[in-house]
Formats: sequence, C-alpha cells, structure tokens
Amino acid sequence: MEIIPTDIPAVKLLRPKRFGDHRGYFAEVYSLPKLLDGGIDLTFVQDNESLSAEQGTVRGLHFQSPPHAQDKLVRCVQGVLLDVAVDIRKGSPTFGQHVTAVLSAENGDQLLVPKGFAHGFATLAPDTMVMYKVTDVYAPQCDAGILWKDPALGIDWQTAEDAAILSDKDVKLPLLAELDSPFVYDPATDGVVAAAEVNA
Ligand SMILES: Cc1cn([C@H]2C[C@H](O)[C@@H](COP(=O)(O)OP(=O)(O)O[C@H]3O[C@@H](C)C(=O)[C@@H](O)[C@H]3O)O2)c(=O)[nH]c1=O
Repeated sequence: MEIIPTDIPAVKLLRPKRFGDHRGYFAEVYSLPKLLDGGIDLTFVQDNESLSAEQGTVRGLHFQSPPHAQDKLVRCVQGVLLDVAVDIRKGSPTFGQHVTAVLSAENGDQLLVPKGFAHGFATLAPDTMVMYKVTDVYAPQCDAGILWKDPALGIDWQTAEDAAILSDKDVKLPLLAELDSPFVYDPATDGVVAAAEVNA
C-alpha cells in the first residue's frame, strides 16, 4: 500500500499493491495494519456504495458536522470519477482550497478525506460505482454541504455545469462564504477540533 501525500497534507492518496497474473489481479484494498504503519489510525464503522447511471453526475459537496463528523476512504469499483476534497477547517493555511484525484476501477486509487473537509465527486463515465468507508454513522441531522459550483472554490469538475445531474438537495447548498464551518484547524495535529470544543 503506497500512501502518497497530496497538496493538502491531511488528504492522502492510497494506492493498494496489485498482484497481477494470468487470471487478473489480487489486491488488499483495506488493511488496518498497513494504514497504521502509514500513520493512519481510523476506525471505520460503515461502508457505503453508490451507483450513478449517467456520466456528469455530481454528488456533493457534503460533510457531517460534529458530533458525527466522518473521515472517508473513497474508491471507485466501476467506471471513473473525479473525487474532490475541500478544506473547510477554520484557520487552516489551506482553507477553501481543494484536492482532486481521478479514481477509477482501473487505477484502484483511493482518496482519504478527513474530518474538516467537504467531499464530492463527478462521474466521468456512465454506470460509475463508488464505495467508501466512513468513521461515523449516518446522522441526517448533521448532514451539511457547500454548493459544488461555488466560484470561490475554483474546482474544475471536468463536467459541463449546465448538463450536470444533481440531487434536489445539492442544487440548494450554500456557498462557502455563507457557511459557518463547525471545524477549527488544529496545527498540533494537522486535524480538527470541533467548534463546540473551542468555544467551551
Ligand atoms: C449518506 C447516506 C444516505 N442515506 C440515505 C439518505 C437518502 O434517502 C439517500 C440518498 O442520500 P444522499 O442524497 O445524501 O446521497 P449522496 O448524495 O450520494 O451522499 C453522499 O455523497 C458523497 C459525496 C459523500 O461524501 C457521502 O458522505 C454522502 O453525503 O440515502 C443513508 O441511509 N445513509 C447514509 O450514510
């Protein structure tokens, strides 16, 4: 398992080793000890899967607020997608900046999107299936997000804006400037403390 830093160090690209032979390949796509070796100490409690039929489907940008904030380990098992993580940690030197990664069934790459980031993706092929592990359960009362095409984010989604397919919920999400982020950057850990803890 290669763990590759990105432009925002808290976001990591994971590349599982593939053992190819005449049948195809074998890969460990998740290994607790290998992640621990790489300094990633997370307990995942739920595995999610979504299928998007059309190329140009955009899901995001989403996060769950504390006390149900989630780290996400995202991979593509069919098709190809552009995965996006936006830093929404107040006080972070990279606040408002983002990381993108092309994840595909072919490349097997995974993106680790930590707490304090809004996450989304655009499908770059039809019938794209995404699987991701999360460190907290679904909590609809903590569900929040930012508008995917917020010009302040400057994300190149590789998708025509007027043709993108979104949920009714996602077209109404606020701009980053309208969001009071619940995450505060912690320079000691390059992670987050919940705003509630800071104010306590
Ligand atoms: C996320 C989620 C949704 N649901 C339900 C709620 C709803 O009826 C249906 C579809 O939910 P959504 O429209 O929120 O699904 P979707 O837009 O695919 O949401 C996902 O987007 C990506 C980008 C993420 O990062 C995820 O964390 C999640 O927010 O599934 C669960 O039961 N459990 C879950 O964990």
